Amino acid sequence: MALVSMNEFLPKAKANKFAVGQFNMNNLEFAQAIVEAAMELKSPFIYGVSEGALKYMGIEFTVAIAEAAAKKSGLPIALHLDHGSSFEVAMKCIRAGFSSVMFDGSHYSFEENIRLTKEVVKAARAMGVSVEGELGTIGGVEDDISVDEEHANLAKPEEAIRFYEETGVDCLAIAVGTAHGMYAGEPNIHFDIIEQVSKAIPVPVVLHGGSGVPDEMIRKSIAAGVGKINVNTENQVACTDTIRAVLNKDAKIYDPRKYLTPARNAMVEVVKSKIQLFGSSNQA
Ligand SMILES: O=C(O)C[C@@H](O)[C@H](O)C(=O)COP(=O)(O)O
Ligand SMILES: [Zn+2]
Repeated sequence: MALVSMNEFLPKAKANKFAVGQFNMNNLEFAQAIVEAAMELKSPFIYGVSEGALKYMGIEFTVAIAEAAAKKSGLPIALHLDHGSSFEVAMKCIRAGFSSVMFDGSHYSFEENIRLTKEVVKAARAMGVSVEGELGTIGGVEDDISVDEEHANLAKPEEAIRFYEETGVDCLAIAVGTAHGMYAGEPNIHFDIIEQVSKAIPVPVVLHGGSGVPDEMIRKSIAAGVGKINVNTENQVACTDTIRAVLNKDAKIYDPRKYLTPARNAMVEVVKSKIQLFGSSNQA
């Protein structure tokens, strides 16, 4: 199967109240772990790739790995630019074979965010590529850029609704109290904002900062209208903790397969638990 746009599964997710996971790809082992978990549970999923990860992996390798996963698995998989910062980077990804892009204009003024997002939607739609927009500022560290809690501001429902109406994005990330990275305590998620926005627009709300959110809050978010949830940090922690433990146990290891295999297995377990929690098993 070829890579698909998020519109292959997000409308169904919204209608049937489940969420599709965006799991970020940082290297080959992440990609393999994610598709292995999804194959076992017959789930659609999204490979998220940040600009930093793109620089690290190279755009050709990234697309080739995602296409290989789609072909091998037969699952509906979207390859999605995560937090794209410009029209140019979004177009570069689409030309290279991405089936979906996020334009994150949350650092611009509201009107400028609308204007720029509309341009991306117009170009992407002509090529059958789905688009995610973002409103409000999500806290935490994203791709090495840190936004402290003080500067993380929640999305205003009336603005989110107008943003959707003017841009026509396929899903909308709104800041509702989650943050990138791990939480010191528990997040304070504003379910009322999710519900108000979700009821007024036909596309799903996206929850960034999905790592470390307690299961009950995830279930409540999905019930309120979240249809896409992003997870990266929990896989990074599982991968690195496993490698650290293996090397601490045996300092003589030099074959990367000896520590990357258990690291990959640890990520399979993380992704499987998220797919089950999000309710996307058997939705492929
Ligand atoms: O940091 C990245 O490279 C990806 C994230 O921004 C992703 O979009 C996301 O929201 C993941 O959240 P987290 O796993 O809770 O950090
Ligand atoms: Zn994010």
